[in-house]
Amino acid sequence: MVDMNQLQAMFGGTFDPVHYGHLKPVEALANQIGLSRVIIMPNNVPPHRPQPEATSQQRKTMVELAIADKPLFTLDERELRRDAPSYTAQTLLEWREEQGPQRSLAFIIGQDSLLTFPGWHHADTILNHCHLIVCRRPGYPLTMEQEAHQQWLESHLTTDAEMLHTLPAGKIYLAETPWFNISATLIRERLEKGERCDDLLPAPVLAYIKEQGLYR
Ligand SMILES: Nc1ncnc2c1ncn2[C@@H]1O[C@H](COP(=O)(O)OP(=O)(O)OP(=O)(O)O)[C@@H](O)[C@H]1O
Ligand SMILES: O=C(O)c1ccc[n+]([C@@H]2O[C@H](COP(=O)([O-])O)[C@@H](O)[C@H]2O)c1
Repeated sequence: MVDMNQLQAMFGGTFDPVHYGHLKPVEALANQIGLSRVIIMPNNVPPHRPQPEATSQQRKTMVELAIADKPLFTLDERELRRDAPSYTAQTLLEWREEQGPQRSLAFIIGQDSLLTFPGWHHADTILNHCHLIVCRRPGYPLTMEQEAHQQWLESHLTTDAEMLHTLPAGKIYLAETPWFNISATLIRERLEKGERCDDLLPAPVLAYIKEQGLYR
């Protein structure tokens, strides 16, 4: 008998700002594969992109506002406490240490992140310590650009969600989550132009953005 509540899942991001393209696919995923909790984790110093417009404190507050009425999500502040680049490999090493070798762990990403994943800092270490669950995102292919990366992907793929619960790490699962054509970049651009974003992110997050004078 598989313990469907055993799998722990973490969803990392820059969240500048957090939006429905983050929240809704993960909520759908949780229903599909039986997750009772998702740990949402803003980074402090994104290792791979320019420093965000909002401060870490502001990005954390926006995540708190976004999940206030969503018991599925709990906030993890571990990367916010580190001043060094927020390498996922380091975070996963710490998390694995805390959870022990048997616990099934997963890191949730969008399709765009899968494409860059082989270039992440110590990518092999990450996959040694967790599964990758990939949410659909419009505008990105589901195949890797380089043949070697495609072979790597295929060697880790599973279509059996139960394996995520029974194995501790090492599988990549392409989840059939709904598509949301939303990005934080789009939201920042629309806000800069004074355009409405009501249907792109939760109202309390939008109110906070206005109150703080962000993305103008
Ligand atoms: N619309 C979306 N659908 C599915 N996954 C998404 C979507 N937007 C973001 N993600 C995923 O959420 C994680 C965090 O993304 P991030 O905070 O960088 O948001 P973003 O909208 O891509 O931001 P930006 O436009 O600033 O690059 C990443 O793994 C990313 O792939
Ligand atoms: O560790 C890395 O090398 C690395 C490279 C790119 C992205 N990440 C992490 O992947 C998550 C999604 O990244 P982003 O930029 O799409 O928000 C977030 O937690 C990042 O810190 C991590």
